[in-house]
Amino acid sequence: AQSIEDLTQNALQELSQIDNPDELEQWRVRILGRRGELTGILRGLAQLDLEERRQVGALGNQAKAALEEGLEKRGRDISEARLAQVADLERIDVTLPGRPVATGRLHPTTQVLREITDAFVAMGFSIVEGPEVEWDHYNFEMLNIPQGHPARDMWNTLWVDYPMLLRTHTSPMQARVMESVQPPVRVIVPGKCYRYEATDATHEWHFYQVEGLAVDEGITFADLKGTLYEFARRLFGTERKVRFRCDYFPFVEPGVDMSIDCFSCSGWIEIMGAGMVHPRVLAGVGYDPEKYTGFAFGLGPERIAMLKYGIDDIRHFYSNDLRFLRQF
Ligand SMILES: CNC(=O)COc1cccc(Nc2cc(Cl)ccn2)c1
Repeated sequence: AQSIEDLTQNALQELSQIDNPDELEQWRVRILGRRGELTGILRGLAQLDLEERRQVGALGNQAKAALEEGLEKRGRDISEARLAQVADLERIDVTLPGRPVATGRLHPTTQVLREITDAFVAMGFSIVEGPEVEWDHYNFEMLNIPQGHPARDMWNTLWVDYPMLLRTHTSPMQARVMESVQPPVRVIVPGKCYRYEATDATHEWHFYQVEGLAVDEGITFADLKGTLYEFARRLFGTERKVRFRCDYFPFVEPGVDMSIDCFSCSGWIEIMGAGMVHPRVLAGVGYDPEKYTGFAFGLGPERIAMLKYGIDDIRHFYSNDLRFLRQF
């Protein structure tokens, strides 16, 4: 009887020290298991006489019940403690704001290119694209810039392998269009261009250009002004005013540049160049300059974006800095 008492006290004492399910299971096997200490004592009952067996048997059952109850309670305490601990660690605060979903975005150049081309598509122009690697023939000669002409100095050219080059503007594609279709022509050519220039805040060696061309019978300078005025208002707001001033490009005559009134200051901001297609260019593509006239224009989308968004350095566009790109 004493040994049952001692065993029970010791076992309950040990139980109160156990704080994890594995030790608890080891305790259960050692005390209450088929070969456990208590089970061993109760098996020894057979040697006792009737009276003693009844006494010790009752004691044994009480001890077994107490130990099993202790085991049950300890098990509950351990799992509650563990749950409380986990709950603290893995608690989800449902009132927290959701995580923002990272969305992709179009490059600022692409956004402006789309705005520009949309404006002209709405006015009846079609979009065509052409090769970035070009021949001197289309990039210069077809545009009234013959070999050795000083006008070539307006473009620092990147030669792939003379007379093959990286186009310095998108005009060669305009020439390609004209030599392949008869008027009326109304096309917009967006695309990448290249110049052999030191890069600085306003010059990149690779950049985009958008050029337009309209050739038909009876096109006048008024059509040029009206079309570009409408374009400026679509892009920079209907309250915009425009100003045309004389400018020289070898492929047009007369040539102009167009400025808009500054929205935040009292000055004029040049946004593009244009002019009436030079008769030599028309003749060069097989059009009759006596029958057909046309206007053409060109602009730089990065420059437009810089004006529109107040960007101070063109090199931001292609330096792949997400701090810049994420703003668009
Ligand atoms: C960034 N570009 C500018 O400042 C000015 O670009 C311009 C100006 C005037 C005309 C053209 N293009 C053109 C094309 C042909 Cl095929 C015939 C005549 N002209 C581009």
